[in-house]
Amino acid sequence: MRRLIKNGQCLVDGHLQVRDILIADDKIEKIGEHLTANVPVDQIIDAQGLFVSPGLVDLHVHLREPGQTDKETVRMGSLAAAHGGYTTIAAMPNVIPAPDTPERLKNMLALNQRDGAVHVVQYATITTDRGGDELVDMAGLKAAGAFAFSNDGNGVQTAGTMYQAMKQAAKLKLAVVAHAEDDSLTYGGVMHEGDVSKRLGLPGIPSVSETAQVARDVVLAAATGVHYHVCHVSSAATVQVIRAAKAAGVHVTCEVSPHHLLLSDEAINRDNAMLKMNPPLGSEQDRQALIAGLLDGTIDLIATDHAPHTDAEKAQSMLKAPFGITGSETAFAMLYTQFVKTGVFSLAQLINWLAVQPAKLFGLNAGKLAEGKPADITLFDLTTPYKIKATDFLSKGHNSPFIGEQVVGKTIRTVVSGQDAYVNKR
Ligand SMILES: NC(=O)N[C@@H](CC(=O)O)C(=O)O
Ligand SMILES: [Zn+2]
Ligand SMILES: [Zn+2]
Repeated sequence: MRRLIKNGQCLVDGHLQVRDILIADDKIEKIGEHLTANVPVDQIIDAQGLFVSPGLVDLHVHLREPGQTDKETVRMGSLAAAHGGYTTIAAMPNVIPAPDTPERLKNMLALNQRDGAVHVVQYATITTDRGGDELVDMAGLKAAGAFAFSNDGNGVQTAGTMYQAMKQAAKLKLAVVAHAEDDSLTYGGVMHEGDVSKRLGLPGIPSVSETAQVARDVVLAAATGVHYHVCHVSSAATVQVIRAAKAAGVHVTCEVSPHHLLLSDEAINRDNAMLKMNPPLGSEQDRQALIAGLLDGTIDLIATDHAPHTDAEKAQSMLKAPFGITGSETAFAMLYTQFVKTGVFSLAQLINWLAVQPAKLFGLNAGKLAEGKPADITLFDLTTPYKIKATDFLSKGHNSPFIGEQVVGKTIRTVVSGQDAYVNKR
């Protein structure tokens, strides 16, 4: 099967240029100008006026299956990813049961393979059931196909446990991907501790709960040589710790989520669970530090932390509702609209953080449009405005604070291994 994506705008050395892309089965066969004349094809896809991007890569999603399929499933979560322009996603292990044994991991890989609309790679846990201090069989999990190790949803509370995990992961050459949160510093908070939490009378989470654990971990990472990746960095002080660690040569990388770039706690003007997530939205100064961190290379990439919950759960007060918001279907358009249209980021930078870097830093064969590479390609409309609507979401979760936003950057088509994973019916 040969398909030709014609007359799209591709990033070439950081600038948009008209290119044709010829797909043969699951690979990109050729990229060039005016490819039609000499090649027979089965289908021509008119990409005139559209941005043709490498399929986006999301290192942080929650698919909730097995165990919480009322919130999300592999099928719907991966379709949501395709709708957002993602062609590869990495699924977090806070499911029930958690992938903490080779057998459980293999079951999840089979499910991801069967139901995934995009490529789905799978994190294994660091400790049994993501709690306590009993390390998983890391070698066995690697052999079974683990992408990396993470206890996301919770921090690893004991330094000694993290140290042993890092030593083994270093030997296995897999990353330790950390949800950094010291439980002794969170005080049952539901939002960032600061002026806004005080004004609203809601219990606050001090940002030191994140920073202190990252500071501990970069020391352990330096000692073990592991690839240590920090999830959803949210505070200025954490950015500073990572900046210093990188300068000292520690193998540390990190991600920021779209919502921490787009919103601060100042957006919380009432008890609103749509703005409750972990880590919480920081101060405006934190938000500015995250943007600066991306721009100076301290922050390596953007990952959504797509965390669907049921409508009923998120209709509750911030005191009761679970932490987390969805992100797969809004990330590109929100970031493009808020940061590229306004000149804060270039389109090439945004694609670097959403596709190129996540693939490169984790050794995924993705994130790049080139001859011989997998045909994982997304077509975006960068000009027609549209409104983000919950009824357009393919995710089972509707818990997004971006519903109602007017944006540009609509996904028109998402191609995974040469096949359509999502097509917008314009
Ligand atoms: N981010 C969140 O607020 N929630 C995530 C867990 C996590 O990413 O830590 C979830 O699984 O719901
Ligand atoms: Zn987390
Ligand atoms: Zn998460």
